[in-house]
Order: sequence, then structure tokens, then C-alpha cells
Amino acid sequence: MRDTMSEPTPWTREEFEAQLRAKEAYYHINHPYHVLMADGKLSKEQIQGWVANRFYYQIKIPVKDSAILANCPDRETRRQWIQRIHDHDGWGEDAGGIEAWTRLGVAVGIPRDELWSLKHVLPGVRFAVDAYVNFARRASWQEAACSSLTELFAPTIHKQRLSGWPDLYPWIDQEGLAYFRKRVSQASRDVEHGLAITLDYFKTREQQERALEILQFKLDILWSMLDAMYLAYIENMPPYFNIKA
Ligand SMILES: O=C(O)c1cc(C(=O)O)c2c(n1)C(=O)C(=O)c1cc(C(=O)O)[nH]c1-2
Repeated sequence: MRDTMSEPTPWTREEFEAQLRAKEAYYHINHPYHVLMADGKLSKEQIQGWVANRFYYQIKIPVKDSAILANCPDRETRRQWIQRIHDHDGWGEDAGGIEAWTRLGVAVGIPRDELWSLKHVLPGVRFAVDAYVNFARRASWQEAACSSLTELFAPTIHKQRLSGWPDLYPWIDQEGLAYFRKRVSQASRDVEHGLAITLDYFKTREQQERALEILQFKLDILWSMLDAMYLAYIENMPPYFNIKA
């Protein structure tokens, strides 16, 4: 006989999706660093710090997606998922998202070589991003797919930058914003796939709650990256700032 005390009823597909979407409250759009950014309150150095640090996330995303592919025995899924790698690394004529981010770097005044040197990447940002890649390496491909679902909330933040930055930060060459423009449609397509995998795979209530934990873990990563940047560039307390060498 079913023990209803220890086995709560699973959420319906719609309820489960609504629970996942409710995690938007914790999205990094609400982090004070992003709030300052959206209000036009960041200095050039603070924008540069964000672009240089986020670059580490950008270059690791295709590594993360390669790990998911390597763990996925399902050909149909691989055929779709591989598109994410092409989006970032480029494919044929399309130079890809990493190149577009590099142009954003140049548009905010970071020379290409300086961006690629990774010398501005803060340890806290590196640890957070590496935790995401390591999770994708070790988790099942369905769990890793679930962790990409912060992209549910990403189109809003990309659109916010596209509409806000030209007036708020007129010193940034608008061509630099091409990355955000591209991501609006790419992210929407990605989440359709990631969401379908998640809704199909996490069936019991316990599994569904696990999916919410995974999504929270990913939200923690994005939030922690900005915590490190806030300390370094807003509070002017980068690592070891108080050490007299
Ligand atoms: O600018 C942002 O705020 C933002 C957030 C996220 C996200 O929510 O993970 C991604 C991106 N951008 C992005 O550009 C991107 O390519 C991307 C891929 C992924 C992922 O988890 O696979 N997230 C994101």
C-alpha cells in the first residue's frame, strides 16, 4: 500500500514547471551588482571588471556542454545539444559567442589579449565557474541539463542591457552589444530543450525537489560570481587588498 506520508504526490508537469520558474526570484538580475548596472551607476572600471570576469564563464560554457555530451548516450539529445557548443565556439562563417564577447570587451576598453590572458579573473569567480563545469562532468546528463535552466530567466537580462546600455553607457560602442542580441533567441531555444529534458526526467516528488536544488545550485554560482565582483570593484576590496607585501 502506498504510504502517502513518506511519498508526497508528484507535482503535475505544469506545477513542476511553475516551481522551476518561481526560482526567478533568486536570479542574478536582482544582485546589487546587476541592479547598479541596470541603473547606469557603474563606472567604466566596474563595467570592465564585470566583462573581464564574465569572460571566464563564457569560455567555460562550451567546456561544460562538452562534458554533458560526453556523458550522454542518447544520439537525439546530442544532435540538439551540440548546437550550444557551436553557438559559443562558432561554426563556419559564424565567429560565435566567445568572439562576440571578446568584441564586447574591446568595446568597453579591454584589449583582446588582456581579456584572453584572464589576468582580471577573480579567484571567487573562477571557483564558482569551475564548480559548474565540475558538476556537469560528474552529474548525469539530465541533471546537468537541469542546471542550465537559469537560462529561463536570461532573455530578460539580455534585453534589459540592450535597451538600457545605449543611453546609460553611451561610451560603449553599440556593436559590442551583439552578444546580448544573439543570446535572446538562442537562450529561448536552449531552455525549450533543457526544460523538456527536466520535465521528462524528474518524475517523483523527491526527484522534482532535487531538480529545484540543482537549479538553486546554479543560481548560487551566478550570485557568487557577482559577490566576488562586488567586493573587488564596488567595495574596492579585491583579494589581499590589505596585505602590505
Ligand atoms: O548574461 C547573463 O546574465 C547570462 C546568464 C546565463 C545563465 O543564466 O546561466 C547564461 C548567459 N548569460 C549566457 O550568455 C549563456 O550563454 C549561458 C549558457 C548558460 C548555461 O548554463 O548553459 N547560461 C548562460
